[in-house]
Amino acid sequence: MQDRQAQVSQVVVTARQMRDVEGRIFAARMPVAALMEKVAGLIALRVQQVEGSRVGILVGPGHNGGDALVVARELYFRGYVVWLYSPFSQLKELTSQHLQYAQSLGIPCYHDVEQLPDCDFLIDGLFGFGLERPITDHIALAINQLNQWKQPILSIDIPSGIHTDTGEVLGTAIRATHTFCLGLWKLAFLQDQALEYIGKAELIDFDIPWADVEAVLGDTPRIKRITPGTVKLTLPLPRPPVTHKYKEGHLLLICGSRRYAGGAILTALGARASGVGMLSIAVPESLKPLLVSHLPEALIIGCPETETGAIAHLQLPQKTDMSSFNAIACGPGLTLDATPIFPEVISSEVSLVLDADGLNILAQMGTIPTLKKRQALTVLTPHTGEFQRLFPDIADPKQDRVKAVQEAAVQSGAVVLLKGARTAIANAQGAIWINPESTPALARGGSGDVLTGLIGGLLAQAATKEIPVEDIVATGAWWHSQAGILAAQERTELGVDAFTLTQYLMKVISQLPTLGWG
Ligand SMILES: NC(=O)C1=CN([C@@H]2O[C@H](COP(=O)(O)OP(=O)(O)OC[C@H]3O[C@@H](n4cnc5c(N)ncnc54)[C@H](O)[C@@H]3O)[C@@H](O)[C@H]2O)[C@@H](O)CC1
Ligand SMILES: [K+]
Repeated sequence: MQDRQAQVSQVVVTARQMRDVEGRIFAARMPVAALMEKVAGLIALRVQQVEGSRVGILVGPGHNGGDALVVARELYFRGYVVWLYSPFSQLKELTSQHLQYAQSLGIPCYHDVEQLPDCDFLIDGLFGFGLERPITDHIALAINQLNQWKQPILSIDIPSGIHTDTGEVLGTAIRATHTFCLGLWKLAFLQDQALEYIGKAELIDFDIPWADVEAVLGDTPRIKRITPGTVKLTLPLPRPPVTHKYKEGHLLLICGSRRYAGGAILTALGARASGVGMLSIAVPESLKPLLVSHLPEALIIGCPETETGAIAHLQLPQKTDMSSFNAIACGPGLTLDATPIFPEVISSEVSLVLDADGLNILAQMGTIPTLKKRQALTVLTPHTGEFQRLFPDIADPKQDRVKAVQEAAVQSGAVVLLKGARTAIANAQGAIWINPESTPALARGGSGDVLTGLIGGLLAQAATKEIPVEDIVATGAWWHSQAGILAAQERTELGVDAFTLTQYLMKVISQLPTLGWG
């Protein structure tokens, strides 16, 4: 049984699910006003840790505005100078009562945003979760104006104007510096397009009974945040005291060309960092000396090459065939000239990771439907461009990345990992894993190659254990981004080239106890 904090940290809800959870709490006779008081009390406590004592509070018509007014009242009693911006004439009953009481205390209230005096920070309680209609007219103008101000903005629950599920901007939205997400993580916090509006995200846990979460989501939530807790169950650690190299997984990498030799090295270094027992690397013959010099421990398989320096066909060592390996990772640096090797790769009965040119070849050959016939699982790791080439009939993934990756997995029968600031992974049953933390330092050539090797190495090691492939892919995504975060902390965001990244992978594992591992 995991502790509550670990359980809550993995859960992600849609607006509808949040509404259902909330409905159960109210149906069990928790008074709405009492819950608002409790939640806003927690927000007020958190806000008191922020520097500054002059606060502008933006009050909307619903319960997000109600929360904001309770915060305003609490700050007022703690000695803060508080001003309200309350542009709506019609307020929900509870919100209206809080406004009347705030005004009775003498807290000034303005209808026009320009009337707000200069303050240290702003609290955004205009709209909360579940907003669906675009923001228009004078409220939109006010938000645009507020976004120009220099003060930090702390949003309650979600930046006003952001769609809770897709993360899209509904007309306009508050660009918050901090957002206090209430109760459970809403999906928008894991959608790339919302990130620049959310700022630093924090969860305020207000003791939603776990039974209510389970009743709404079922035992296994369909959307999961990847956390150290998830990863702990998957990493091939500790190793059994008695083992040998083939027991710790044998990975075959198929990668590289004369034009893209570096991609093969980086993929292999990612695989090396996974700890895989045995690494074989198929490359064009002319790359063999280069690979040997970088990875003396690996078995380098030089393959006949095309005139352009791509692998012409796979030439595995004697007594070896595809079934000799526990996993295959194929794609980085291949070029499209390696297309002829594909039927053999796809028909292998081994877990297969396809990336980069592996995906481009797949798209060109139109072989996505054949993936469903594979005996073993396939993992596709596209970035947005590759995704669009592979799944041209799925709506633009930028609009709703989570829905897009889910559709792609169902359509292909593969585990699909869509790369991004919040990398999303889906399986053919429609379950989703999202990596909640990353760094723009990873937006750099070669960093995807490292991920391919890492995931391949983890898959090979897990081959004899009954760990779901999706969990392994999720672990790879998490490990990769944590290495980026650690490297960026030590070397700045500009100092994380792909080779350096491979050296930080091990550091993440050795620092796991400080990342909430224990
Ligand atoms: N879910 C929970 O368990 C809790 C929720 N609380 C707060 O309640 C919030 C949700 O409250 P509400 O459901 O009242 O939602 P909002 O506070 O967003 O208010 C919704 C109201 O805004 C108006 N509106 C909607 N779209 C508009 C548009 N485009 N332009 C102008 N007006 C528009 C409508 O009149 C609607 O009734 C949460 O985000 C949170 O802050 C907390 O008070 C307590 C616990
Ligand atoms: K808000």
